[in-house]
Amino acid sequence: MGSESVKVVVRCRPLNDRETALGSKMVLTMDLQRCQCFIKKPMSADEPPKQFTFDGTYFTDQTTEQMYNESAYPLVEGVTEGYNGTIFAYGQTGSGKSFTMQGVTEPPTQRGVIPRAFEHIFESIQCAENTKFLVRASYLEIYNEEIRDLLGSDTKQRLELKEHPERGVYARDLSMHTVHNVAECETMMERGWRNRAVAYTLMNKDSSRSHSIFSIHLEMCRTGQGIRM
Ligand SMILES: Nc1ncnc2c1ncn2[C@@H]1O[C@H](COP(=O)(O)OP(=O)(O)OP(=O)(O)O)[C@@H](O)[C@H]1O
Repeated sequence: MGSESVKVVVRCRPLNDRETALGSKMVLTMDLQRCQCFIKKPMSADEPPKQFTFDGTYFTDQTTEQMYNESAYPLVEGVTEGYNGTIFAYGQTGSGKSFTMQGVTEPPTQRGVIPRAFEHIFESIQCAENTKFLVRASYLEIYNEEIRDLLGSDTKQRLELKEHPERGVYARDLSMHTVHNVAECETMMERGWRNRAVAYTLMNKDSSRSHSIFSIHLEMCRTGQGIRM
């Protein structure tokens, strides 16, 4: 990865059972070396495919593990060094955002970006010398333009969006939870996940129907030197 502050990678999922039953054809091919995607319009042999270039390309047989190691690892590593980082999954319903971010437990190569980030952060904490850490997690949902705290005591309560001159935009009264290990982080993620607004769509039977933001706040303090990041 180079030094640009925003990277865009694309992931293509396999056709699902519904699409296969409908006789849908894959219209996308990728050149993984060049990070290029080609979209071919069906039944128009003469028309050249449309071509798009990204910072990373992941086709149907590539795993979240590969994607994390190449594209997310450097960003999370930056967080352990004191920088801010965001991984934002964007795509239409059923395209695989939850599969990539939350992931599945089996096979282990498809564990999600969020649990991998937990592991990454706690491994860095274990390796660090003369440093104390405070790790806190928050999880909010934006649904119908309303913000709700997925880990709050009242998950139905609407939170207000505020702006602080130094901290920037934030959700007032969003609860922050201290976590000590990967298992506690996973419990938070699963607890919040269960509180999300979920509904069936024609494209995805487990559609989340909302945007959600899981944040990990990391504070570091050099013991003896008192430097805080
Ligand atoms: N790379 C992949 N390999 C195999 N299956 C996948 C992959 N990506 C997604 N899927 C499957 O496709 C279906 C839809 O994925 P997912 O629920 O992650 O979509 P989404 O983008 O989060 O949808 P929504 O916005 O509606 O919540 C799920 O059954 C998921 O297991």
